[in-house]
Amino acid sequence: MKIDIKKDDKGQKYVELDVYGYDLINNPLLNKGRSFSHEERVNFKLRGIVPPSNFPLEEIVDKNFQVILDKSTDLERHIYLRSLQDRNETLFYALLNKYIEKIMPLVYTPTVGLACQHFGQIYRRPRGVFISHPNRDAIDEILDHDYFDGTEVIVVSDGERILGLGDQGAGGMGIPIGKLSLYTGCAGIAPNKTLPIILDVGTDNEQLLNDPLYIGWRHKRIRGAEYDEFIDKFVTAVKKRFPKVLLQWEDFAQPNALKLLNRYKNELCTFNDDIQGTASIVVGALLAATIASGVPLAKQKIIVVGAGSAGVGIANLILDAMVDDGITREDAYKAFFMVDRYGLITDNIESLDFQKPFSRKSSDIAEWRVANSQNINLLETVINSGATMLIGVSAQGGIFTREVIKALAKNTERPIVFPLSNPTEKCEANPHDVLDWTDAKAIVGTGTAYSPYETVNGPKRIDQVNNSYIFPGLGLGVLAIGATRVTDRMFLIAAKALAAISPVNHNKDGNLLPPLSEVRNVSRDIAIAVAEEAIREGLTTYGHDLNRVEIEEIIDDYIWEPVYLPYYLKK
Ligand SMILES: NC(=O)C1=CN([C@@H]2O[C@H](COP(=O)(O)OP(=O)(O)OC[C@H]3O[C@@H](n4cnc5c(N)ncnc54)[C@H](O)[C@@H]3O)[C@@H](O)[C@H]2O)C=CC1
Ligand SMILES: CC(=O)C(=O)O
Ligand SMILES: [Mg+2]
Repeated sequence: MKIDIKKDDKGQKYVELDVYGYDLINNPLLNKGRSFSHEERVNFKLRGIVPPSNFPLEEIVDKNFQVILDKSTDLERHIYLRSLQDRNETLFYALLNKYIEKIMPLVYTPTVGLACQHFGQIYRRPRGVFISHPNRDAIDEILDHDYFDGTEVIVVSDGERILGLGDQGAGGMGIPIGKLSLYTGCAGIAPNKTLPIILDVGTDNEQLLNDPLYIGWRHKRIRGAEYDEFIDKFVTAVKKRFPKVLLQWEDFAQPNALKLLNRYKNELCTFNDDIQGTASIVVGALLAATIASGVPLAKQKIIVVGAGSAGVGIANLILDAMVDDGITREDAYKAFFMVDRYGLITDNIESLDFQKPFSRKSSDIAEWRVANSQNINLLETVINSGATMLIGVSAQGGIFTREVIKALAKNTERPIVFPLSNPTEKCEANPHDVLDWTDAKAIVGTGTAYSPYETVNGPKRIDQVNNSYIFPGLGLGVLAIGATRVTDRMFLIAAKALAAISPVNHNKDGNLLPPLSEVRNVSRDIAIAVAEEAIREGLTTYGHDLNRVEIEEIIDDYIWEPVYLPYYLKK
């Protein structure tokens, strides 16, 4: 819904409303629980339906945090948090902001994976939009509700590749909800501006099809022309209803992810987070890691394990970063080795598609000592390539074995190891093991949150190399400055902005990424850099004469804080 936040003469923000009684307290965007003032209770007909006691927000935040700690499983904590969000968004986000390190893993990876798998059982209240294929001719009507009037950013999934958990059908809705929570929690995009959408095109997950509580359309996935037509109808309806919206594609399976991005990237303001957001966080963390390791980008040799959407997106953006550093594109390609399920990708493989530029020429590896040159495994690739870095986006838990990591550590003093697959059980290696196997020499980052690693100098945080460090800030910049498109260059700029504030700039043994407790500042820095880039590329109505201070003001003005603003009657 549209919520018009105004400022009085003294700069104090307030909201004017003509919503009363149950309509007010049942609206999670407006509800203040037990914290309505006396005046508000009188003006908005709340006396008697809100208990007479009045608690400040801060106190309620701490009480709720204690309730969450007392629960016995993370899924129960997730259920509680989601129902809190559906009841009172300001309170939910105040809690997320204050205790982000503890709350984020409960609303996002790893727990959100479990929530998607159990979506039918834990479903309580509607949130966002389910666009099912049988309703394909009613999309305009579905998006028409006044409640969606304020929408500025959509995260959409079709549920086919939820984290590394595969097809979760309509249960994949947990991901758009979780990602949008981070737009608000990590960057301050107002919750009324966010809309999660699941495109319910069926599921090929037999367990879900046989689950009496399955929430979606009980049908095999539609594919081919039928699927494409449906997506086209969806995009057409979105453009009509929300012409300026930022549309984020999330967790689509490989055959669709890049195809859809390429089809729509010049039609509206859109990006694919798994391809582009992931690439950006990896480049940001890698640039920081080169400071820690002392081995510059030009000297890194990189194995990407899992040549899918994320893997190829990552390789392409690292390549752009190398070219930006003055390396020729041709030389930059030589730094990469892609390993997929059938081993090292070489020009012997006929079915290559978007991976092709990264395939190795058979002649280049003719001297390699391998058991079968038609199927060169990861260990052989590590040994023969002299790799200095290993990136895992394969969704194959544990494939960075002790042997693989030990071999990598023989190639370089400080190997960079990023096992990025989510959730926890799909992670290519436990970061604590990687550190143990390398006498803590490895520079490690994982996709999912892990507990700190104990060192003689005390606990060291494990960096969470997850696109959640990028997309909220990028979205903030794009939305605040009114950019009409999201470009590849913006992701490189975002990565560099992140690397610029890495703790390693002050301490070579420090973390690659700032702690989550600082993520809102990180997002703000990324937003400023992205907004500047949008202006440079002529993608906004702002002119080149806008200076940095003015850009900062625009962004700060756009940021929403989870506080209870005073409500006054609409005149
Ligand atoms: N940390 C982060 O921010 C992000 C992490 N991811 C994670 O990356 C994983 C992959 O995501 P996508 O690239 O979108 O999926 P995808 O399905 O497009 O790609 C996965 C690739 O891994 C390959 N693969 C399967 N078994 C393999 C094996 N044994 N060895 C090597 N490769 C193998 C597949 O053939 C496929 O090409 C997921 O687990 C996801 O959670 C994805 C996006 C962001
Ligand atoms: C983090 C993320 O986007 C994924 O695992 O798919
Ligand atoms: Mg994703």
